[in-house]
Amino acid sequence: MASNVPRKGALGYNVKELWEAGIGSVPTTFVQSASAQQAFTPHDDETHAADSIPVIDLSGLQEGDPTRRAATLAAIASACQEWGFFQVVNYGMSPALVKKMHKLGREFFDLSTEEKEVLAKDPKNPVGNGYGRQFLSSTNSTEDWQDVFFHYLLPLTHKHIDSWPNKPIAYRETMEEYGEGVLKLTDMLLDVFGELLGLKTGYLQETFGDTMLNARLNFYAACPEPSRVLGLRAHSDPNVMTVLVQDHVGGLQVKKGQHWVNVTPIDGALVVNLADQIQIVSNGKFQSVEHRVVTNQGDARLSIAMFRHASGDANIGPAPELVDALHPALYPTTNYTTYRASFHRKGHNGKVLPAQ
Ligand SMILES: O=C(O)CCC(=O)C(=O)O
Ligand SMILES: [Fe+2]
Repeated sequence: MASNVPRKGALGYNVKELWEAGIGSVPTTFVQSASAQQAFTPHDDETHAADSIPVIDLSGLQEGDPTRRAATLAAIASACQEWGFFQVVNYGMSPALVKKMHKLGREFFDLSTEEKEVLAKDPKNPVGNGYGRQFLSSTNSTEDWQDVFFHYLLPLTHKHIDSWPNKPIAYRETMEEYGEGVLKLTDMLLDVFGELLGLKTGYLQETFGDTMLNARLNFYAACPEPSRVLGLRAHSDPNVMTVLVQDHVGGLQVKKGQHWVNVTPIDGALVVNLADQIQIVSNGKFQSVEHRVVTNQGDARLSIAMFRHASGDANIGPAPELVDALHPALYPTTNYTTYRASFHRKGHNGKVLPAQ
């Protein structure tokens, strides 16, 4: 390793600084095990180019054309059953707002480390607001090649807007507006999921309770050794559903059978993924799918993930309407705070749902 490797600070390594120092090889904490390296080649889906995650035009749900609505619902149902991931266009928010949000997030990461560290995360608290790294204290496994900013939007008791970036200046108000848009979009999708699962109107919202919403800005610096390092190790999200803005760089991959398929960037689209609580409540009809992020030597990438969670006191299990003699409950009913705590103990180490 070159001698100019920036030292690990109180917040751990900073991947942007490592890249900017021009290192030729990464610190060993980022190197995947030999077996994991065999299992991934960046962009290895070239042989599976026919597979791509569905792109759904949500305007088909709003217009008064019943045939178009039925076709859109069928596309969402199939995406939820087969992929657990889809991209959406015409999602009820202006694409210009989404782009502005992404640009502001990127400008935050362009600040100096000192400026970003004014809002540093407590490295011991994986769910505290601020700038830093994920899962530093929870596992001693390989680290992800990313720096993050994490903050809550809801509940208001967790929001602490003073801990959100205030540089660039428009960050806070733009994030509030974008967060409202994501909330509306996910409300609408929850109604659609309930309808597709044959549940009573409002069942999902009642089960999940008061919404918890938080954002994580994932900054993936370019990486000198992309064949040995992951931007984000494979995981499924523990929450209800996640809405993601990515840029043109690419790197997000979704597991389909034994293969990893790229989520090809589409200008102006949002990526939606179902998370574990939807798989549980649907008794396995809908999938929360494993995904990961690969690195590259060319460009840095920023994604903004907005996580819609259940309320901490919600108890979530398979909906009774979806359980019968032929379809026994596949998962136990679990308190959401307990579920989330076990995810944070595990870190990004694959997908593990508790079995009944
Ligand atoms: O950066 C991405 O594309 C994916 C991020 C992600 O999976 C997450 O933040 O949970
Ligand atoms: Fe994720």
